[in-house]
Amino acid sequence: MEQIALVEIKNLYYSFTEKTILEAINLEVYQGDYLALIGPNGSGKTTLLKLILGLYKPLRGDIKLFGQDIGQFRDWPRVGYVPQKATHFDHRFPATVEEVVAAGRFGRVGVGRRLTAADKEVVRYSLELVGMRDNSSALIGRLSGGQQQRVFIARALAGSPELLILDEPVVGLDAGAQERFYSMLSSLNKDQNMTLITVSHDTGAIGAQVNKLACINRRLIYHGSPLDIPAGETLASLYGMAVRAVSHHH
Ligand SMILES: Nc1ncnc2c1ncn2[C@@H]1O[C@H](COP(=O)(O)OP(=O)(O)OP(=O)(O)O)[C@@H](O)[C@H]1O
Repeated sequence: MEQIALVEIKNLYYSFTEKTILEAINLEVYQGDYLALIGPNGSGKTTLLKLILGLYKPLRGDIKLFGQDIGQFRDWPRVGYVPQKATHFDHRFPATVEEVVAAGRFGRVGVGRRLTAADKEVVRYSLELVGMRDNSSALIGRLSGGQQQRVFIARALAGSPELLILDEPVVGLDAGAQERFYSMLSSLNKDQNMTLITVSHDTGAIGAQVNKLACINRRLIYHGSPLDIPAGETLASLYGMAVRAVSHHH
């Protein structure tokens, strides 16, 4: 049986006023995929994520989520989203880690409803998956940027999404924290079979972990496995970035 794509984009165009931001984009994401969206500043990565999330409407072309046209799609709890710069809480912010993550469960149970014991177990499990269970009673604002970012992932996971979309999750983290963060994402993908789409600037580190790469610069320059990038030279020159490094990771 043919697998249904979780995300299927056909001939997508988008522009802000006169300026074309995305052109003729075709992209598919399947269950279990870990896709990195890479490209220079201003190349349209965040815009593409926002189109997938239904926050912008395509100028032309089609987007399907879980096999359904995005205009009809209502099953948003199936999609988790961690926006850019979700972190940086003031250190006095009066919520604990557990409360922040529990807030992510309300997308499933309905705001104003009580969380059942099973919901609370999902919250605890989400914290465990990102390695933050021991910090559940800490105030969110007292954590490091990397720890806060993990909590935001846990909040998205608490909604039991089937697809998790992250926009530049490691910005502002030091090299060690970035590496730990990527290995956490990788284990979410491999051990939990979570489908991931993440925006990244860092082609080297992420290229070693993902099974699919989409290089965007208004158009889709490359879409496929990081291991199948041809000689690399062309991509590198198209981009002016070190895409070639990706193909040397195994
Ligand atoms: N709301 C908006 N109105 C008008 N132009 C916008 C808007 N949002 C983004 N743009 C423009 O669209 C282009 C693509 O922006 P986008 O944020 O998608 O790029 P990006 O690849 O995510 O960049 P970065 O890596 O810097 O985050 C940029 O030229 C940006 O200036």
